Amino acid sequence: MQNIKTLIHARWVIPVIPEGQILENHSLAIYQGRIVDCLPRIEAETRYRDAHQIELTQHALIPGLINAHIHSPMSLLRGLADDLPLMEWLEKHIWPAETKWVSETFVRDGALLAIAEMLRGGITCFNDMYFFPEVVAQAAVEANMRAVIGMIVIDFPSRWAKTPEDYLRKGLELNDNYQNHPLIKTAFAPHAPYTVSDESLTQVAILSKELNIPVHMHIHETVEEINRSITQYGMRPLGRLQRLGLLSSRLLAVHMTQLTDQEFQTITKHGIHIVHCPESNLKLASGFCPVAKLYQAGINIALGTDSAASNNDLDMFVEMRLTALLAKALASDASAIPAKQALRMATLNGAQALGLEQEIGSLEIGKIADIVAVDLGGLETQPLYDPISQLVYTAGRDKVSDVWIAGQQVLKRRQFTTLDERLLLSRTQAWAERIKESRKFT
Ligand SMILES: CSC[C@H]1O[C@@H](n2cnc3c(O)ncnc32)[C@H](O)[C@@H]1O
Ligand SMILES: [Zn+2]
Repeated sequence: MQNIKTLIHARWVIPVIPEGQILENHSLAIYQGRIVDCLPRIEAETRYRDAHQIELTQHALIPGLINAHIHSPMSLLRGLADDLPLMEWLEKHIWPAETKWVSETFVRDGALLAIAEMLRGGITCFNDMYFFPEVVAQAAVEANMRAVIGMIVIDFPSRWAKTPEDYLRKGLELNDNYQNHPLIKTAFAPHAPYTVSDESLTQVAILSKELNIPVHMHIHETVEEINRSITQYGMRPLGRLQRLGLLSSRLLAVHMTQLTDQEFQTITKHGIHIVHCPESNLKLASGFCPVAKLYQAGINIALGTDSAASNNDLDMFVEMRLTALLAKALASDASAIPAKQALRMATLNGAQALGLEQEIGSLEIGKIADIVAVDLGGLETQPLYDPISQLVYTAGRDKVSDVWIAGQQVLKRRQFTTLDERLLLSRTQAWAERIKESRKFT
């Protein structure tokens, strides 16, 4: 924790709250990991004369982006199986690959690769769902990255856990180990309605209420999921989850491409958060989440990348842009989800879904200093009439120059301060060689 104040002078500060606000030639003062002031540069220079000063004269400062759904270690499976629908992708390619390869070392190397990619793309917090979650948590802490780590539950055995009881016990142990940690929080993460039994889901519902911990789950991702549920349980997945007591404002429902009018009302009534993953939904041809309609109904929508194996990048700038563009096309309304709303979904709405909105998600005095600087001075982002429009419709993650998490600078002019990029690359290449080699014989 730094004991001297840092002062970042920026061309624009975009606090996200109030929505659409753009503060020109403003400065943020950071002290002991928090934002302690946000003021015009001229005033900052005299008020904080002794602070360590950072000049970002053509940059916009935004809150760190929040990736509300990812399986970080799957970055090592990027491009392994493309151009397939979800169930075939999972059952014929991804699950067999996971059975063969997933280990502590695989998870560590994959998570670090994902964390590096996310940091350089302005993501400061991710909500993860994967095997060996304690290894992902450890990787995040080493990188000084904020994460919500999933206490996974799934009805098939893995190298990490054998039975649903085993999954839950190990998850709760992780939760105990990270109580009051400054960077790591936990969430229950039952995989999906088609892989978790009524018994396990009931347990999750009870524990989530008792411990006040979010529940993170793939729900209504495809039509096939709905049909399987009707065949097996005589009802749609959301109805079944309601019967099992899982619907509440602690639930993060990921994907939600299949929704009836009645389900809209159920989501609103229970205050369920939706995590929209447009690029993964498009690539797996899963369907379209009706974001504009959900937004109008007052439902909180956060954004996620899903894994690098179904996306195939971890780029929240693309997710913001796709969110705004798809919403317009789907609603036949060019005014649906304007840029400022897409930015809010990628920041404050993510924080709200994870129950972290008092601490992160906007650049407000008192909040934790998770801050991203985006360089808007290059010709690709000129001329510039509206910095928020430029962030969502024009800029890419390559424009992210500097990143702070809890006041610590983790990216300095695109160089990592907590990670060894060459080591990450060599470990990734070693995995790719092993995986490629084994595929020659299948
Ligand atoms: C229990 S660990 C997470 C589990 O989820 C699988 N997964 C990755 N992407 C998706 C997706 O879009 N829908 C459903 N399941 C997915 C991953 O391969 C792990 O087995
Ligand atoms: Zn997923």
